[in-house]
Amino acid sequence: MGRRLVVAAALVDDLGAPTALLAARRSRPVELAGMWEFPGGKVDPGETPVEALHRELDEELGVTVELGAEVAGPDDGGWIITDRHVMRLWLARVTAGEPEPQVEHDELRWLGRGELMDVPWLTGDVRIVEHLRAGVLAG
Ligand SMILES: Nc1nc2c([nH]c(=O)n2[C@H]2C[C@H](O)[C@@H](COP(=O)(O)OP(=O)(O)OP(=O)(O)O)O2)c(=O)[nH]1
Repeated sequence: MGRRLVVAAALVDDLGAPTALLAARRSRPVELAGMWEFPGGKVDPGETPVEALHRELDEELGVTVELGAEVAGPDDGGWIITDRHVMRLWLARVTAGEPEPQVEHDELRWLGRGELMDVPWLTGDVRIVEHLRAGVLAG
């Protein structure tokens, strides 16, 4: 069986010259609680990945976003994050609403380039954050 597709956003302050990234701390399930991630979730049957991403960001943060470029990964364009999940990630900017944790998260934090490793990211996300620090975030 293949891995389940997860879609997520690297929310940044500015799509053209990003200097800060929004990290979200998971409040559930208990095995993941306290670890930080890119907001997003699984694509439901009948949804396109982009539709799923807009739905998840509305549900999880209460925001509308404009998507920027996809942050392509080494695994057929995606990023293998667990034994059971592969993630596709897009840069995104908030266009309406103020991000607030809803049920999936209990804290949000904007991280500058030098602060990216100040929070404990989910294991599968670490190399993605390093990729963003090396090539995407300015500063
Ligand atoms: N959303 C998200 N999930 C991640 C990241 N990194 C990572 O390993 N994961 C894992 C955690 C979960 O096992 C899986 C995604 O599941 P999820 O719980 O976010 O998906 P969902 O919102 O659709 O949840 P559910 O309806 O199944 O409860 O991928 C990440 O940066 N963002």
